[in-house]
Amino acid sequence: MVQTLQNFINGEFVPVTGTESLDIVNPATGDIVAKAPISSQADVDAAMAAAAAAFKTWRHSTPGQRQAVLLKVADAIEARSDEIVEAQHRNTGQVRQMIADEEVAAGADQFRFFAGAARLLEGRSAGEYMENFTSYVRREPVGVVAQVTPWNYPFLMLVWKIGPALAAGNTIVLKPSDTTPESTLVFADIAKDILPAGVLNIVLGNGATGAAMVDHKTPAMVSITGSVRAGIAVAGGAAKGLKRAHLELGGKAPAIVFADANLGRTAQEIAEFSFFNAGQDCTAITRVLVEESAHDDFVSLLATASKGLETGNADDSKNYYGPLNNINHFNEVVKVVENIPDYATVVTGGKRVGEKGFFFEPTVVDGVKQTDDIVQKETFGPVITVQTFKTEEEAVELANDVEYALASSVWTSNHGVAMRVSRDLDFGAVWINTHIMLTAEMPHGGFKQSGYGKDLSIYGVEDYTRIKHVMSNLDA
Ligand SMILES: NCCCC=O
Repeated sequence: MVQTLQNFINGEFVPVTGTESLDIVNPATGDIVAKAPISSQADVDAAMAAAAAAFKTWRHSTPGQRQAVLLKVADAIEARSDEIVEAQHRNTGQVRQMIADEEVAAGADQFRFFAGAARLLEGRSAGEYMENFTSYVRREPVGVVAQVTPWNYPFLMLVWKIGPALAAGNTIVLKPSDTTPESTLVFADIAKDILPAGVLNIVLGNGATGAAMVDHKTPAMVSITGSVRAGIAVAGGAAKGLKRAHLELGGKAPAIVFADANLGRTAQEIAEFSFFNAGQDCTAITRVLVEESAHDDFVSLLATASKGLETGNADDSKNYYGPLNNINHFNEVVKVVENIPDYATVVTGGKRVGEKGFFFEPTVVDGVKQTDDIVQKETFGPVITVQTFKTEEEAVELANDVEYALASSVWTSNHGVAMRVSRDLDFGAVWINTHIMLTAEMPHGGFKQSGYGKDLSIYGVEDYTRIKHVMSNLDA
């Protein structure tokens, strides 16, 4: 008998009133592990009302009070790490150690960052910019924020959404992805004992639920991490109500490899940074651009390194990465590989691993052209392409010639080349001789079709604030 999941509204777990529900499937086994009902409009209304009521008080909490609350949340996340890991593993099949290190431990650290950031918001100095009138700036919370999180890192993305919004004094209605809600509900249980009722509300549901949240009159801001398609829908809905939108969307990250890079180390690291979390990462390397003279050696090293990354074992501790998140997504990734053009070659991988679960081999495709779908469109799976370039200018041109602009890297031993290329790459993040690394203090977010707004860092917290000018007449 599988458990039916509940919403978390106004500090309590409550049954969903909607009549339809979704099966939550463990993609490592294909087993149904829970039922997630789809929230009705009445459920969304109740969550919004709770968030609006809580905002009246939470907005006036001091930064120090919010810091204290967020620090308690961080401690509780660490204390309940195993529970979060198990809940998430049931929904994603991800490697447990990866969830523990990269989402739970990192999430607790990021909560501590946001706790400190609550006390460090900045503005221009107060002063008499007009004689006899004192002006000052108030940095205020925006209000109720509607948030939607994705399935690739359900817990970490929740931290990136909730942490800055709470630090700035907002209240929240959040919908987790319809395939991965369980670690979010463990977080709700943590919040139940720490946050005032109504400050955080969780509604279960699908895309229609997300649309009902965006269209609702209550939120002043909507924030999503997800696909470009979902982001465009959210931005459109937000525009109708003139709500602020914060969008962290897809990616198609290039790694530019110059012949003077340490090819062995670079191939190993590029394989690891491409196939981490089965490539289900908006910053994962998806396109390797290698200097022509190093092509043959590099592709051979990359193929060897990729083959060495395990997946598909029933014991997840033996895997470098887990399964693709769901059957539809698995079928899409299979199709991407089936549809590669005749002139391209699958150097390694290209097939399902095992018959149970949605595991897919680390796959390297060589000889593609810039206009091919596999180069231009997001795959979000363990599939990367290789192209060559002759000059620094050509490398940058190929790298920038996609609709996405989230993450990129350059690999070289020449400092000047690294600095020039990082200046010219049109992406929200550029790594030099590394990739995928993030830190709470630094911003994460893209340009172009990858969206706008920053996660993490003080910039992320500021995105959840509004600026008010107050002017006072000194003679009155
Ligand atoms: N490596 C974290 C990237 C967040 C979005 O997928």
